[in-house]
Amino acid sequence: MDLKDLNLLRDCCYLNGQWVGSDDRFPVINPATGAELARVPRLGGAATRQVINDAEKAWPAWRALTARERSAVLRRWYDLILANTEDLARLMTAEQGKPLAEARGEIAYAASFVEWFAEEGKRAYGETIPTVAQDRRLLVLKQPVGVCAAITPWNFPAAMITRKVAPALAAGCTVVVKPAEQTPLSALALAELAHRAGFPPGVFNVITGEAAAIGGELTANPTVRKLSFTGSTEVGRLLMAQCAPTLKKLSLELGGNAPFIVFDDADLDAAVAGAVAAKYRNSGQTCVCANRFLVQDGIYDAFATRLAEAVSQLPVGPGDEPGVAQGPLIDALALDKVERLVADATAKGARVLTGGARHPRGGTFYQPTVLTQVGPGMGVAREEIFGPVAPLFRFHTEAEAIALANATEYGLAAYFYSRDLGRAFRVGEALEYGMVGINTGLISNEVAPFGGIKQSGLGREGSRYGLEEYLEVKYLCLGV
Ligand SMILES: NC(=O)C1=CN([C@@H]2O[C@H](COP(=O)(O)OP(=O)(O)OC[C@H]3O[C@@H](n4cnc5c(N)ncnc54)[C@H](OP(=O)(O)O)[C@@H]3O)[C@@H](O)[C@H]2O)C=CC1
Ligand SMILES: O=C(O)CCCC(=O)O
Repeated sequence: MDLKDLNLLRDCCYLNGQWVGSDDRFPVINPATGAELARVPRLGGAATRQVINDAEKAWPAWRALTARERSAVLRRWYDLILANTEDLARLMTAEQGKPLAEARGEIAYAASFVEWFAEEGKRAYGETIPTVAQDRRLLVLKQPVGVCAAITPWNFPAAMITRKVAPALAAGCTVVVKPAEQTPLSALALAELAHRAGFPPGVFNVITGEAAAIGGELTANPTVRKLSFTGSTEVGRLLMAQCAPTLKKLSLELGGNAPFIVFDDADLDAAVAGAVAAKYRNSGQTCVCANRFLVQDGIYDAFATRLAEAVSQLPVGPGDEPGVAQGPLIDALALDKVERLVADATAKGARVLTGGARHPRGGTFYQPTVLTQVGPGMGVAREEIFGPVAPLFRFHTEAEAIALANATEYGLAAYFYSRDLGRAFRVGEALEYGMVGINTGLISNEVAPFGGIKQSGLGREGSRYGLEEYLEVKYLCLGV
């Protein structure tokens, strides 16, 4: 791989400040070419137990630092991430597939969490409560939770780590990260930069290997006080159950089924641009990606035609090829899922306006697709597509749109386009989702609370709410 700093390509785990290898390894594959990029350790339960102990030993000294002292280390990490943007982006594109421009954007996004929480950690304020008796004083302290675990997905290999780890470290916790098997290299490069930034051994750790064995230990071990997970709802449910015996704190950022509603009064140009951003970012492999387009009858045909025009012009190819806007899907399973959902929709009467098949480039490339005449009985109405397919449903009234949008067990992100201010409030309040984009297809940033309701998960990441997830509330009652 063409990196300026070859030391960012790490093939060992980062445990207690050391690079730890193993004879047992698994390959990391470039999804655009099928080429092997590296082989990383396949560690399991025993190594996880050891690193949890190391993180526990590191905790007292890390929590004893002032927030300002911890902030200084985080700030160095932030500077190093930004200074190495190009290499980190190239590593990410190689193992994940997203276009280089998107990978650069993700590195900036990942770094923004480190900068934000380096500052926000200084504001973990407690409070004093007006007393109930003259001889008592009532105080509230915020204290770090302890050793935390983070299990992260492949679709945002850097940002999903920093969004969890930065608030944890800023709050005074220590962390063990298990990245997805498809994208460990971004995680290990972040660990290399964390090492250079000067985090003490054991404060930040990255372990790769058997998901069930590592996850089993992270969830069962009583020393781990908190688990933060981003990934599928199915695995989220399993981890929640595994955390029950030791009653860990949990943040779960799980699947979505985001509606993208276009009302008749929408600005059509803006709605099409927003739809492309909300659907085709990362080739549709984002939990907040629009999954169902609900389009009002009067604008349906115009929106469908314009969206299909825009989508048919998205260049598809390896992420490091200049001008590419759509990379490959992560693996053959993802491709199978997208093919199955499109086949199901067309068999039940959906019409392909553009795309609808594998891309001639082969591998896991799939054509950016728009489907019309889509109905509620099709799989795309219920399942998270996680691919570049936009199914367009038709509706007539505002009430119908809200009912359709809410007819899912998920509740992560929703979007709608309308120029009616009253409708913006009515619909914004009625949508059962943790996040709502109104006249925009991009909602994520480090200062706003990211997270879902219903079966899309628990807790919030980013923003001041994201710091609270790593703090315990302690009440002191003082007799005077
Ligand atoms: N909310 C989101 O952002 C994401 C949603 N998804 C959804 O999930 C679908 C499947 O994607 P997939 O990658 O399989 O998602 P998973 O939920 O399986 O993977 C996410 C993370 O969980 C880990 N994991 C998997 N099984 C266990 C386990 N038993 N114990 C502990 N950790 C575990 C994975 O490790 P390993 O990689 O080693 O298996 C990975 O680090 C996608 O098609 C999409 O619909 C996927 C990714 C992100
Ligand atoms: O869970 C995901 O799919 C990553 C969220 C990307 C974002 O923060 O917008």
